[in-house]
Amino acid sequence: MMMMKKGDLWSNLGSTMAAIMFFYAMFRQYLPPHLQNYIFRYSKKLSNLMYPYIHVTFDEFTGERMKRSEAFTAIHNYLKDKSSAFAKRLKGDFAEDRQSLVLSMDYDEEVSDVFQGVKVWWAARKSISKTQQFSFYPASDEKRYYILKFHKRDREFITGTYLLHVLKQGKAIAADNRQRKLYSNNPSQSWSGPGYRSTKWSHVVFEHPATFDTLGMDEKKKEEIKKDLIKFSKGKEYYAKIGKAWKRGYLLFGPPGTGKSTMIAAMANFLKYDVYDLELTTVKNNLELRRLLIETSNKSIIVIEDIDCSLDLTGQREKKKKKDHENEKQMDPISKKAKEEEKNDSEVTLSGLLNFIDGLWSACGGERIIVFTTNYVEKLDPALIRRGRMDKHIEMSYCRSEAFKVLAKNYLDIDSHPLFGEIGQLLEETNMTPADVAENLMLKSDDDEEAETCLKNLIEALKEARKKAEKEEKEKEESAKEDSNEPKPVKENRAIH
Ligand SMILES: Nc1ncnc2c1ncn2[C@@H]1O[C@H](COP(=O)(O)OP(=O)(O)OP(=O)(O)O)[C@@H](O)[C@H]1O
Ligand SMILES: [Mg+2]
Repeated sequence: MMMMKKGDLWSNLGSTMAAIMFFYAMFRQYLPPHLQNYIFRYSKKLSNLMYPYIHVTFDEFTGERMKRSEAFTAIHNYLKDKSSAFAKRLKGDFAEDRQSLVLSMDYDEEVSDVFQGVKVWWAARKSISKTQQFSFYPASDEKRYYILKFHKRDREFITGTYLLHVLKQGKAIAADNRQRKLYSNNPSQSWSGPGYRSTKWSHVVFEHPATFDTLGMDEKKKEEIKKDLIKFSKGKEYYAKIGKAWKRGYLLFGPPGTGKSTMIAAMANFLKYDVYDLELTTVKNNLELRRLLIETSNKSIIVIEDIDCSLDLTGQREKKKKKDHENEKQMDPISKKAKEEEKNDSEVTLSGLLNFIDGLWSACGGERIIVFTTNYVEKLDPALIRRGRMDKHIEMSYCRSEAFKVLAKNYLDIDSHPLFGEIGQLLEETNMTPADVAENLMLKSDDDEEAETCLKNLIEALKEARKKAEKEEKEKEESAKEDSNEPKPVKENRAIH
């Protein structure tokens, strides 16, 4: 598509025209006025004829406040690949991850680009202000810019279609290369004043390796989720059209070790979103919750793990409630009323969370996914899981044969093996989590023989698990029988942990 071309005929003609104009300017005072006008008009016509190109400049900094221009950044990203492939003089720098190098075209270098059959030329330029004085520090009044050159017959296409394409592509490349972050909320005691965004959330670089390819689950289900995510991420116009906030809620449920957290990482990697891991137990009240959620950025997944435990206000909060109640009894009516009003905002409640998901948050930004996970879907408040609130319910289940094949490919790098049949059969009869299956597939050395040993170990583990499950089933049946024969007089009251 692209060709690098240095020095071209039109540029030379352009220079010739410039020389003619220069001589005209020097000697025009010796010419009569009517001749001056005549020469001026026709030389302009001639120059347009000989040099039919248009130049557009894109400065790095624009406006009164000298903000870095978004267009410049997008163009820079757009040209990166093209420059490194076709420019002859390049400059290199560290990428954002500081692990790799990125190359871009050097100043005064030019590359061409062809889009829908139309050719344009891009050049990188740098100018340094003449007033600059000698300094050991990098030039502060250095001006960097790109120049786009195209034929005047393509004006409409370039200004209408091509530049939009460049901006869109440039932004997409930036989003692709962006280093993503994993945020966790800090306890409110360590938040600084209201203006400090960064202290509410701490972040590290998000580098989880999970992808949908490495996630062991039913292929059809996986594809459905991927499709859903793509539809969501491309749905800006759609959500605006139907008048709904650009957000989507997922509820992931299933026993421990079935891949709920892994699925979240795979989603984040798939969409290239940041992840906000919201620990609700350190959030004191709905107000704090609101503040935290307001400070999440676009293109992010907000995760509340184990939602059944997070909103279960047991332990300290229960004790505090009791104590407060006793204190309130002794209060005068006015203080009591004030206390009651304050109480509405004094703890994280389900309604606080839901209000945010539904209302306030919707008004303050878009492109956010919220994911709740739980081991016990049946324990959740119906208000939380009703459709519309959580748009998609995804069950992460025990490992079956299809998920096993993905794990075998990941862990042992094998697509098939004579033992797969037996393992598939055992997995249908036994409930084993993908985490436990994966544990058995971990290679301890590079020995080729070991893959088979791993599979045999897995068969043993599965048989063992099946035996255990059968034994437990039997014991249950027997105790049920005993229960029905001689009912216990007092019911045992056990705490659930
Ligand atoms: N479906 C899966 N596909 C691939 N690997 C999995 C899957 N499920 C679990 N694993 C492996 O098991 C480990 C534990 O899984 P994960 O933390 O995602 O489970 P979880 O469902 O979030 O468990 P919990 O309910 O305890 O939080 C992961 O590190 C991953 O390697
Ligand atoms: Mg988890």
